[in-house]
Amino acid sequence: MMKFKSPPVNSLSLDFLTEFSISLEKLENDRACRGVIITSAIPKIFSSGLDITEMCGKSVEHYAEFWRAVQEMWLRLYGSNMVTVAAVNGASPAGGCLIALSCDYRIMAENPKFSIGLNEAQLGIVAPFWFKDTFVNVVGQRIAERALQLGSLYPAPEALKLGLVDELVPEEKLLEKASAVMAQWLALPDHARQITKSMMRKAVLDRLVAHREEDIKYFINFISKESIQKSLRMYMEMLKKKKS
Ligand SMILES: CCCCCCCC/C=C\C=C\CC(=O)SCCNC(=O)CCNC(=O)[C@H](O)C(C)(C)COP(=O)(O)OP(=O)(O)OC[C@H]1O[C@@H](n2cnc3c(N)ncnc32)[C@H](O)[C@@H]1OP(=O)(O)O
Repeated sequence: MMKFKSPPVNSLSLDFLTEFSISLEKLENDRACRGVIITSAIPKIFSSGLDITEMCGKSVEHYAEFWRAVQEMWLRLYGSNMVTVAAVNGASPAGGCLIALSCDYRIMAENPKFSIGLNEAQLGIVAPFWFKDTFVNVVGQRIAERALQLGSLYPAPEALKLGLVDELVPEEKLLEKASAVMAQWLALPDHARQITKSMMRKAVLDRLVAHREEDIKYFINFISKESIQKSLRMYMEMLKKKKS
């Protein structure tokens, strides 16, 4: 089991992403490890998504390093040979949602206050093509088109209806259920399951691998625009004001 613990809200900073990727690599190379349950140690928060401060007022070199780390995390998780189960025990916007979507199975706590989705459009930014591809592979084209254009965050019951998560359980039963699902998936021979998983995900993974440097350039170009920087600053201010 991997438990995110980066207070206050498990934002995906460069350090967090690097550590996450290294941990995934270690587990991947450990023949005794056939599956991983991903959850959070922070109450009410799975992950608040990419750390916005990493994308504000930084150098081009920093943006490149950060984006490469985001790509690396996704390539490792989405392309993992292990069985991956997300036990979503709190809010899961944007990059947090991407992590859940990249797993093989998603179980969410049945709390309508917890929401999940790719809300990038609400921040005035665009979900990259591989976030979009991952989303489409889970919920299908029509639901993804609407959800991404509106940048919708869905409360747990709605997320279940759309197929964004596979099931809801009472919060106290989340890890028990995740373990049961893991046991069910691990009962199959690894080889057949791994080849099938790879067959289903290969096209989407290959697309980023083939365009990785181009994608970094797009990101830098996009995030460096003054209008985008302004949107992100205003969003951060709004988050801070919400408290007071
Ligand atoms: C042409 C094509 C080009 C393509 C280019 C591609 C470009 C793509 C670029 C970017 C993609 C980004 C994807 C993302 O993941 S962006 C992040 C989106 N995340 C969010 O919108 C979530 C924002 N946060 C929240 O909604 C809440 O914080 C929540 C997670 C629900 C928790 O709420 P609560 O418990 O009430 O906590 P607070 O809101 O008070 O937050 C506590 C402190 O944490 C700070 N915070 C929150 N989220 C983030 C974040 N994502 N990054 C950095 N910091 C964050 C918040 O400001 C509080 O700070 P402080 O205590 O100092 O006030």
